[in-house]
Amino acid sequence: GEALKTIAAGRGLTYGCAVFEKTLRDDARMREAVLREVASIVAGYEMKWRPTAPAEGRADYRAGDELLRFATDNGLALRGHTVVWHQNPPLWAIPRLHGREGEELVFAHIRDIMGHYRGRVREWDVVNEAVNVPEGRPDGLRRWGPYERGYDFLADCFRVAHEADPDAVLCYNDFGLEYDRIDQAAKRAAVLRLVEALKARGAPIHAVGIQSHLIAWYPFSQGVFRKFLADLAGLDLRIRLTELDMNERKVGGDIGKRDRFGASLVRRYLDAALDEKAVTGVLTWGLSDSENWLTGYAPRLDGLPQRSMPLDEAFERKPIWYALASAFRNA
Ligand SMILES: OC[C@H]1CNC[C@@H](O)[C@@H]1O[C@@H]1O[C@H](CO)[C@@H](O[C@@H]2O[C@H](CO)[C@@H](O[C@@H]3O[C@H](CO)[C@@H](O)[C@H](O)[C@H]3O)[C@H](O)[C@H]2O)[C@H](O)[C@H]1O
Repeated sequence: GEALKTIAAGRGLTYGCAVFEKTLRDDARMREAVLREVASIVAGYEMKWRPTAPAEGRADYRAGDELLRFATDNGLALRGHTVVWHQNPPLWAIPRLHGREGEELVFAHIRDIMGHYRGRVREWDVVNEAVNVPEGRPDGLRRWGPYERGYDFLADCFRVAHEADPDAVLCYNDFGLEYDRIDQAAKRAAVLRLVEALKARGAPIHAVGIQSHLIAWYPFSQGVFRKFLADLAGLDLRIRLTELDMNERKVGGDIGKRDRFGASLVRRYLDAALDEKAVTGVLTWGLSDSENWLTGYAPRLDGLPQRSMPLDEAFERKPIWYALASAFRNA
């Protein structure tokens, strides 16, 4: 039947997924499935600061360039992930990531990578996961060296990004924003304060990425989530669901029951999300369970692999694929 990218496009939505350059090169089934199903790809790791700056002053964009060639040759978009992130800074930079020098190292990286992909990567997660309320800062930001100046520094990151590529859509991306839990309510409020502060400083932020790493046993309220999306849209921000997958670590029963349950949660989530017209992009953090980070990160108690992606390890369409398809059709 129709592919997800076509069904999504029929509703003005872009469907994409995370990929790894090595897998696309080595696994013909993954390549085929990506070419069939998605309109946009994002690098799972290869375009982050550590792998792209192995030594000071020496950039390595080979893997990202390969992904860009694959995307361009096949009419796909390549989404940029991610520029400023407290995880995976280059080892050589870590001792110097504080104060003015720390800021300059970050700004230089923004200029380098966005300059290299200028006009070819149309959208970037400029800043990723900067909010962590439990760390106790009044602004809710992480206690990461470069974040010392808080909102002012992050505003500068978006300005430097805009200078590096004036045509790129600039995104703030984060996780833990989806569920009706006290910690996530506090995080939603902190992210709203952050984007309001960036807007108030005139920073060129265009979109927010809601990672959407769904968790099968967390409480989801369509009303609470719709309100958050409306608050973001009210700030004239576009919204993407950037890393959707289903953590079903604790879900028991046979495979059929697990898959149907996971798919029903994905559908309920998307029905709320796609009601918001500012949501124009949906990406899954993978496409097939043959390459599923959750199996390693959140192993099931029964030792079976997680079933988190639209396609199973044999690249067959799962109930999650059909949940995405019907949610897109009804958007
Ligand atoms: O954690 C899940 C999401 C959460 N949101 C942000 C998003 O960026 C994040 O994605 C995960 O982000 C993680 C950290 O960057 C990625 O993990 C990296 O994944 C890379 C590719 O597999 C690993 O790199 C390999 O590491 C090996 C051993 O060190 C080396 O031998 C390989 O050459 C190298 O490619 C990195 O160590 C490992 O840290 C995961 O694949 C990726 O799924």
